[in-house]
Amino acid sequence: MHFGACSVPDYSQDRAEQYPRSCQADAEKYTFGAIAPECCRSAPRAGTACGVNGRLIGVTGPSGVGKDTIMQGIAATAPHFGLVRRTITRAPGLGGEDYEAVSDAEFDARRDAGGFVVHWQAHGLRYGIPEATVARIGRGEKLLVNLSRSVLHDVAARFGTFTVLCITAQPETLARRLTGRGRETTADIARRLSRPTPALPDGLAVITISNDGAPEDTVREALHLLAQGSAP
Ligand SMILES: Nc1ncnc2c1ncn2[C@@H]1O[C@H](COP(=O)(O)OP(=O)(O)OP(=O)(O)O)[C@@H](O)[C@H]1O
Ligand SMILES: O=P(O)(O)OC[C@H]1O[C@H](OP(=O)(O)O)[C@H](O)[C@@H]1O
Repeated sequence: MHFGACSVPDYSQDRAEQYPRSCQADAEKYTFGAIAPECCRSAPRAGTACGVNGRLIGVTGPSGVGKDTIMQGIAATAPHFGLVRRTITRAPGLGGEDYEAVSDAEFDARRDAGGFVVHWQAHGLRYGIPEATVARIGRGEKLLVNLSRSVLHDVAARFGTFTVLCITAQPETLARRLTGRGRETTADIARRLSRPTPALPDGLAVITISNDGAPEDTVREALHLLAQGSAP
């Protein structure tokens, strides 16, 4: 899959000069974050992280829906978006995403030392979001992170500016993609497909987008909605 760096008009103003002249005309109009996040227009809530333009975008949806594919597409198309590297008790090098593979013992040690903003279990694995993410957002980075729907409430409490990008697809699409990816066994895939869909917590800014079509189309639509600065 190829995501051209200039296929959508969404460029941060401070990096606009790095793009071809044909893209610069749109840079100011579509500057991501031109609408100041709510927490930056008023005093940040105590204990939350918020840089001047820092923003965390939690990407959620069922296994195989394309969260990592779309996150990588967004970051490739609009490089002012970065990705959070998750810590996972998964064997190394299985692909799909750039993750830090750790043992259960190492995961416990990191958690006990306060090394994770949030952590959760799913599919027989444990996942942690590095605490360093808070400082990155505080420095003004715009980061995408693949999150379990079960931790959205806790993440929202830590980050003043938090948007959920909820990706959906038809059940038959999920089955086809998980089989095609080939990372899990047939039994694992059946378990993933039968996993109940947790409800999203109330009160969050949620952008819902279908990924049944081409990934390039999903990326373009996601960037368009994110650039609006709020859920539709
Ligand atoms: N729009 C799309 N069209 C075709 N194939 C896609 C599309 N989006 C993702 N895929 C493919 O579907 C498979 C699953 O995608 P991906 O790993 O990104 O899903 P995920 O939601 O991150 O899954 P998980 O939660 O299990 O990590 C991959 O093989 C990916 O290449
Ligand atoms: O169903 P919920 O709890 O929302 O998501 C659970 C987890 O499932 C997936 O795991 P993986 O990346 O396929 O190992 C997602 O990345 C997420 O972390």
